[in-house]
Amino acid sequence: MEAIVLYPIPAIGHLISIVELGKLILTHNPSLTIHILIAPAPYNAGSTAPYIASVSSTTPSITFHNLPSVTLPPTTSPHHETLIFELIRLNNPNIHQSLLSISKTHNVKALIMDFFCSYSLSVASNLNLPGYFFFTSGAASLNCFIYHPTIHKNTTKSLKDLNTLLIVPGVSPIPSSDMPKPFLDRSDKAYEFFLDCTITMAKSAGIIANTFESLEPKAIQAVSEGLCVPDGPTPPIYCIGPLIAKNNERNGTQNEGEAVPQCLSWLHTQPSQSVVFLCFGSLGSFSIEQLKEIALGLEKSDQRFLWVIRNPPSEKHSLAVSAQPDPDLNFLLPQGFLDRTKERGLVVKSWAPQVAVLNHGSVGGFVTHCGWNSVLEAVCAGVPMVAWPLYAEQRFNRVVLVEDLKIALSMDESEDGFVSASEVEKRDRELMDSESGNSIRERTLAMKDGAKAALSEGGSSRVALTKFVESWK
Ligand SMILES: O=c1ccn([C@@H]2O[C@H](COP(=O)(O)OP(=O)(O)O[C@H]3O[C@H](CO)[C@@H](O)[C@H](O)[C@H]3O)[C@@H](O)[C@H]2O)c(=O)[nH]1
Repeated sequence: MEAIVLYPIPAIGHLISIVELGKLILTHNPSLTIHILIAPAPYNAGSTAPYIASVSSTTPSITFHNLPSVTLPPTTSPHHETLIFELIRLNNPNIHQSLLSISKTHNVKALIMDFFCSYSLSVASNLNLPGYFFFTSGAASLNCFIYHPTIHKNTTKSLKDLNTLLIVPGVSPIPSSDMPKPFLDRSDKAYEFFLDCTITMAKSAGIIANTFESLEPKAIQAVSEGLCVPDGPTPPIYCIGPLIAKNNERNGTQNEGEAVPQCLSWLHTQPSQSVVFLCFGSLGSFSIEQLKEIALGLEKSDQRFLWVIRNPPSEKHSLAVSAQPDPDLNFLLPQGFLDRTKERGLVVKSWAPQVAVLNHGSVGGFVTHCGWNSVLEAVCAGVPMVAWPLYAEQRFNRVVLVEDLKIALSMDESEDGFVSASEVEKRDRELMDSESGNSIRERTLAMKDGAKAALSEGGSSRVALTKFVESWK
């Protein structure tokens, strides 16, 4: 029996889309089996267990294999990505072993790895397997990634000391400070890991990206024409998205026992397109001062809101593998806030079923940290955004969403990253009721139609998927 092996990183924001890729491959090749290798999470990046259990029970052709745990060396790098790279590097013997063991009963056709798993491309090569990377973010950031070795070669300075606009093929000029934090300092271990990763990506059998032609035409054209790897060949690029979690999939809800989560029942009672949804991905959290400021802004805005709150980051909890305790809302929010806004607002602790929320008719806008899954989920639901980036490539995504795609407004912060209550109030109002709100809503709806067309028979993503499948057959 033929099989494909997927190797995601153990973070919900990366897992869902690669599993969806596996399901998509299955719909076109139902006789295949999909094997997914799961490494133990080195930090808490959102609960994956309920999602994995749900997929296992609904899709028998997908089997999850848990890899043994490895001991990570101590690190002084402030970036959590360093832990992921270490985990992947140390897991190579386990990946090799798993591939051998699956090969005993299956004809393994390809290994598809999350782009963070660049160290494992050598394992695929050693076994004569084509190794592909799955890029979980958009084409603009893909271009930036595989162009990064060129940026590195063209200067001896760290980006943090450059204060310049970076020109990446197919992408609007990006302030160097908007690059992901691990790319800013050459002396950091995370920088070294990413440089190695971005060089290795270009050596793969192909890169599959979670985006679609009509969303990012300029960026996709530039990378496909080879402009982002000027000194060597570019592997084939397959834009097969949008791949997002299904509406009814349980992706890590806090209230697993509830038939209908409370926030959805609450949304049923709200007028059409009246609610602003605020949610910041699997890792996003704010200081107490910032939480209180957001609350003041929401209160002044007079808009309806549904707000997911997580505990502020702390030494103790920020990278802990175990689940965090629920936030204490009375402590974190201004006194009386919940009571004063109870007619038009709901605060949810830690986690909400985001896809279902975004697709609820009462939701009219989304304040997001710009994680790419959240962006695609908003596009597919036709909900315009306010972009409030927090970590990873999200500042970069904000530039793309606001400047290039024009489907989001920018939440502007002060130099130290703090966002004032008046900015929250202003952007909320703008998103929900002004001219600019309407124009980004119309563009988002057009992108929603574009996403549907890309995924339908003869659409660009379907064509790309067929080409990808033919490449390993
Ligand atoms: O309360 C919550 C919070 C999150 N989610 C889901 O969790 C996923 C979060 O993914 P994403 O929006 O991409 O954010 P991150 O988890 O932060 O994702 C990481 O991975 C993405 C893909 O590479 C990057 O774009 C991000 O910057 C990076 O932080 C989405 O499917 C959300 O629907 C929920 O369902 N409920």
